[in-house]
Amino acid sequence: MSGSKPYDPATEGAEMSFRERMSYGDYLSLDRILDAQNPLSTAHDEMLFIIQHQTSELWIKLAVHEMRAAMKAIREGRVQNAFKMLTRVARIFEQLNSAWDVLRTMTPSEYTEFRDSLGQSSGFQSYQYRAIEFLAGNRNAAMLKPHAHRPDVMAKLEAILAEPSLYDEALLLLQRSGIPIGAADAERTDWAAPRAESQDVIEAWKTIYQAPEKYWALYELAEKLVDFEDYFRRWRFNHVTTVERIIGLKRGTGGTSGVSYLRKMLEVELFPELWKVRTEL
Ligand code: HEM
Ligand SMILES: N[C@@H](CC(=O)c1ccccc1NC=O)C(=O)O
Repeated sequence: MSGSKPYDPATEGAEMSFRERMSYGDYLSLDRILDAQNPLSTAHDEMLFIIQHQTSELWIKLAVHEMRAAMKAIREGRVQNAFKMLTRVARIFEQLNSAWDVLRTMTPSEYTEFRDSLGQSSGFQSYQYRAIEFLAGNRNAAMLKPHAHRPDVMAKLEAILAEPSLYDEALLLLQRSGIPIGAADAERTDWAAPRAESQDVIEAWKTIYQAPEKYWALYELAEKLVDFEDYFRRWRFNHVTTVERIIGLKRGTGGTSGVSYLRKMLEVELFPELWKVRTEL
């Protein structure tokens, strides 16, 4: 091809005129998305930092969408549909986990160049991250406080807390399927309060894990939940390791102790009885 005229895809019909047609950029609102990177310093790596967070927030938006749909599907008895969505949520977290490799290329010296520009802002104030935690079942109303200045965000997070979580939906399905989960969970109405770990629920999962062929769909649901939490834990671990690598034991811009706060969060369990039951099998 060297020396020949460059190929013109219009000759095979590629549309080239978008004055009166919806284009790729129109459909995807690309001008708005690509105009939303506003570094506050002249540091080269601030663009990486901004794009890393923005892309994470976009993936988290999809995860929230899929989790809500999965919860609805479980509620409506379409558990196979829920599997598909929960698999997708786990894959999204796999994607977010790989993304840390890009951020890890930033050294402490490079981050220090623009860290002061971040003020008191922090991922601690990510309302979509909180939505994921609340939806999954980690109900801690203290995490609402940084959003008090945003009534719209507060209303969305409070609405999530007012409804059963993904784990609650799974437990209610067990109960409906004839596997008792105990009165505390079966008769629960205050969805915003953290639920207490329960031996009855461990027994319920044990029934399922001891006879997978009999309870195949519930067995598959249990494993989808464990998968989700497995990937979620890996995200937390990647975060704390990247943070230590970049800022050591410095206090966080959000005001927490930083790495030691994040280490404490590694202990939070979303679906505690699903982990406990393994010891008893
Ligand atoms: C240079 C990279 C990063 C550093 C140094 C860092 C540091 C921190 C620190 C110190 C905290 C504790 C809260 C505080 O006091 O600020 C935190 C929380 C958090 N960060 Fe990051 N972070 C980084 C990247 C990211 C990325 C890429 C995300 C993805 C969206 C993220 C999301 C979060 C979330 C959701 C929390 C709250 C965690 C919780 O409360 O359990 N961070 N981060
Ligand atoms: N908490 C971080 C700052 C930080 O990472 C951050 C700041 C603004 C927007 C997103 C952030 N990412 C995660 O916490 C720090 O203490 O350096």
